[in-house]
Amino acid sequence: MSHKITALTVRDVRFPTSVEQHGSDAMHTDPDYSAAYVVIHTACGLKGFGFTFTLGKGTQIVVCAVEAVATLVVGKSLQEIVSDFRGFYRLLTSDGQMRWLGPEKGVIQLAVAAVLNAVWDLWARAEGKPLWKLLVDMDPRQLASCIDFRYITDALTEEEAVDMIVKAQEGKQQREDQMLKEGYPAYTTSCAWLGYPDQLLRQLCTDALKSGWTRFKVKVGGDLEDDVRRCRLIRQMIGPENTLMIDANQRWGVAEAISWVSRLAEFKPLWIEEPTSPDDILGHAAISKALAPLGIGVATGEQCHSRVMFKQFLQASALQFVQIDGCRVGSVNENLAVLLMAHKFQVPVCPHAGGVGLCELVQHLILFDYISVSGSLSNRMCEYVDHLHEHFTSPVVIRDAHYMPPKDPGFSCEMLESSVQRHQYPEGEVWKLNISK
Ligand SMILES: C[C@H](O)[C@@H](O)[C@@H](O)[C@H](O)C(=O)O
Ligand SMILES: [Mg+2]
Repeated sequence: MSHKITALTVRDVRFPTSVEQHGSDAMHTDPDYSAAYVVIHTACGLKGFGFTFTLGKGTQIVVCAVEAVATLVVGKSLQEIVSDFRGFYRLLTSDGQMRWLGPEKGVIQLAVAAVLNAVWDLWARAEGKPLWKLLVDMDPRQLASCIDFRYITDALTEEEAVDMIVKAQEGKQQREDQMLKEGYPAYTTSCAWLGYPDQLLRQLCTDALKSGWTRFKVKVGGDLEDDVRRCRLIRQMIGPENTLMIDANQRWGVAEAISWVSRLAEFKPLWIEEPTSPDDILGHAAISKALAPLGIGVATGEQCHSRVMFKQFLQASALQFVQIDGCRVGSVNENLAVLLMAHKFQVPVCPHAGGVGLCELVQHLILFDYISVSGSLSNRMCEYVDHLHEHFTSPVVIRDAHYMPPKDPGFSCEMLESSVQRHQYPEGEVWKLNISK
């Protein structure tokens, strides 16, 4: 079946998470987790669902960008798209007029991510497989053919990519069986958002320990003395054996990052995440170098907007943990490039998740990474945040602090229609009641 695409719809869906400070950090003090939510309709009735993640205001701008990109999609068939996926990615990202808005960054790339996520969802549904399995079963050449290698061949060529995937075929079946049995290791960020009072932090940390969590991320960067107190509290609660990470969400300049994190070194964080501007590659390199003797790595990627940026971070040894995101770069196509480059540079990938639906999406990519690319779990874990899963038709399944591989066909992007309607901005019931927003 060719699955001709007859329409693409996009809606502005927002959840009022800021009310209780869920998701708050040093730079985003009042995030309303939101999505530009896309549905692709086909002539045969099959649908593809996708989205990109936003923080509330501004979602309407992404919706406009999706509408602009949609003109390049409607009328094509799924077959046509996936038989030349690299060409289709180029079509979306290289339109002679629209690329001026990016290129391959900002609002236009978020829109491309939403649309391509829906196309991948449609493809996986058409094949009757969860997305991770579609990728795992795909021929290495076909996988590589989805990637646009423009601007990255100085770090990774198509031939090298194919060779790497071919090499990783060994042991693939065992790794898939292992994932189906044990799942992929996760860490939690749910205990320590910046806006949470200490009492709540204590409560959530106690609950998380009881549920088997062993890796915890704490938001820092607001006030140094608060950070010292909060990190001490968490470290005391989790003990010396469990893992602690800290996340500053771009709060500091380079020198300030080094001195602030040095002050928190006594709590033995594994990494400092986004210490400075997400675009400052050499700044991250300087911070990495300064913190290495303290045993603290630098993690970044949730606002790293393209494979070209990731390439440079890797080339400059500017990060020790690659944090891919399911919605920031150009969907699976661009993330495949990032996973392969990270493998070549031997830097572990620890995906960013949380928000609304980011866990649902990125679990597919990290499962693929383990089974078909890296074959390693060393120093690796996927972020987990315990919010808003109830709005999805195939929510993530966490068992003993591990992501259990999704079984339903698709990319786990579909939201319950009732949730979309209630949270649509500004006409949904939730927002009508919340006029002050
Ligand atoms: C505004 C958001 O909640 C961010 O704070 C969040 O994505 C965070 O950076 C994370 O790593 O989970
Ligand atoms: Mg972060």
